[in-house]
Amino acid sequence: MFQNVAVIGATGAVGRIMRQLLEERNFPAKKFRFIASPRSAGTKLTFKNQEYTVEALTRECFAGSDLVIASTPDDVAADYLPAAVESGAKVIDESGYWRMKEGVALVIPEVNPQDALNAKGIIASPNCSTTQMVMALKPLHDAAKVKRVIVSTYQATSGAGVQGTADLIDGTKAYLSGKDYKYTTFKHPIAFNCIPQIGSEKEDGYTSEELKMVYETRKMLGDESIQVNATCVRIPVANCHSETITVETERPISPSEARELFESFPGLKVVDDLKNGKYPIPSECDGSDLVFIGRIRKDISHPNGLSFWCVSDNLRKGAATNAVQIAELLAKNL
Ligand SMILES: NC(=O)C1=CN([C@@H]2O[C@H](COP(=O)(O)OP(=O)(O)OC[C@H]3O[C@@H](n4cnc5c(N)ncnc54)[C@H](OP(=O)(O)O)[C@@H]3O)[C@@H](O)[C@H]2O)C=CC1
Ligand SMILES: N[C@@H](CC(=O)OP(=O)(O)O)C(=O)O
Repeated sequence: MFQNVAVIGATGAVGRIMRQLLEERNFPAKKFRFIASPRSAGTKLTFKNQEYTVEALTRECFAGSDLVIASTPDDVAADYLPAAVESGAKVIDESGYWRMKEGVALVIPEVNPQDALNAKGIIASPNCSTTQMVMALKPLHDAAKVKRVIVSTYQATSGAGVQGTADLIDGTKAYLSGKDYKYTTFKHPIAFNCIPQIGSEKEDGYTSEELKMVYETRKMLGDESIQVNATCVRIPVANCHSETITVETERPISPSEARELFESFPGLKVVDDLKNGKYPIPSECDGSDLVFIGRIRKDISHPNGLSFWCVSDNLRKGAATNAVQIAELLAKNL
């Protein structure tokens, strides 16, 4: 059991769900601390019916904590987390900064738990769009080796943090009342719109979010030969990312075999009854820790192709749930 858990970024979109999860799952620890930027230091929050005061993040604040779970912007994770490792704590990070660094474990507990157990330093939790896709790819890869993936995402505004959600709500109110609204997280209005850019511009016309789906997938599946082509799009949905995924495998996988593979993989749930209009939708997946799959069908353009639809709560399995599951795995193996 961990003695003293420090939750960094406890006031953010992921941090809020993290607090809920630690409480809901009765995470075994003697003491919890909640840490954020100096802007939030001194504010009060309630956890397990007790009042806590938010502390400011400093390099010294890790002393005494044996588990640090961080959900801050990349630059903060880069600057502060080495001090957490030096203090001797196990460190789980949600940010994108450490994921692809040599020697850093990038972990989904259902996919590559051993990497967390073997980790020497920071354990990174993957990008939210990548997590739900890799959860779906893993059983297919184990059964028939995934060679190529074409994925398009429909990403919720909560992926851009607390301010992303505020932009959706306030921007929509302004749109409906004919007023101007200055968006802080998106380059274009998100109300009644969609934006085919998430993250910054990178090589060959791809964005940083799209390349995370390429490189993080290969790292977690331990296969550098997997080809991934991603297009990431922000849509005006508050929470839960959706994806269309088309997979080419070494041998054909029929829809019925795929359904069986998905159904027997932990953390996946199949909802697939097109005749009766049943498939995963964000409003029904919101608040769940599972990754939902539907619209499973043969890719009629390729003999070894399979297409499906995948929805998951980006703040839960895409972020906080995955990190807490890593922490639970570490706790069991202390
Ligand atoms: N949202 C999502 O779906 C996902 C997010 N992630 C990653 O998780 C991380 C957090 O994202 P999210 O919760 O959405 O972002 P938010 O903007 O909602 O929250 C950011 C958190 O970081 C804290 N913070 C910001 N600057 C500092 C600082 N200088 N020192 C200490 N704390 C600081 C904020 O504290 P304060 O409130 O005081 O400003 C807040 O608690 C990011 O790296 C993101 O990439 C990963 C997967 C999915
Ligand atoms: N970029 C994702 C969420 C996120 O924060 O991802 P990452 O941790 O890889 O930056 C989104 O906007 O939906």
